[in-house]
Amino acid sequence: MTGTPGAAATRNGEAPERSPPCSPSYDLTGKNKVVTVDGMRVKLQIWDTAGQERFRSVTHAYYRDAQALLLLYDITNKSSFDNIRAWLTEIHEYAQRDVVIMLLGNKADVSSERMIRSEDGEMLAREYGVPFMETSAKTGMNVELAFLAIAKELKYRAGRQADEPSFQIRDYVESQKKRPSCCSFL
Ligand SMILES: Nc1nc2c(ncn2[C@@H]2O[C@H](COP(=O)(O)OP(=O)(O)OP(=O)(O)O)[C@@H](O)[C@H]2O)c(=O)[nH]1
Repeated sequence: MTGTPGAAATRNGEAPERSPPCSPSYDLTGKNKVVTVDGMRVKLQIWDTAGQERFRSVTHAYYRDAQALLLLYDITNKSSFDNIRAWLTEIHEYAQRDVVIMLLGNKADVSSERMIRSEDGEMLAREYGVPFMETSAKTGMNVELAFLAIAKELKYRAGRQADEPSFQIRDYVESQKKRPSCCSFL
């Protein structure tokens, strides 16, 4: 999941499977997921694209029809962060024009090996106008929130009522996200 987008779309899917014992406790990109938003079940079908080493061979068809893209980098790996701009350019060119994009800085639990400051993730996200948070697939920090925010946005778009207050995904994420409790050396 280094510098790669995971694509989420509302499609019929099955409940998420359990992770094998040695993998991180929370799956950020893989399988299907059902999220309950205001009493309504939103089904997300999720794909994990190839990693950065296969960057150039990733087919655009992979995310062309996606309704949402989770762009992940690894906070302990600078090149994964540096790849994000290239992905955003690709997405701008090939993805749906109204695709929901979220930037995630994963491995927030390994603060001792941090190479990318939270502020750098925030700045990049601001530059592209996308919501941002740091996550940990190991501890689960902000993982459910990432899916919930995407599901809320997709539900809002699908069934917007005239009298319904507008949903702002960036504001929602900012108000709900948890920050890593320990400061890094950077
Ligand atoms: N500590 C920690 N380790 C993690 C976290 N997320 C993933 N890992 C570990 O990082 C390694 C790589 O995880 P993957 O999910 O295979 O990464 P990937 O980039 O998707 O791999 P490719 O699909 O080949 O690109 C594995 O050993 C995971 O257990 C996290 O949030 N915290």
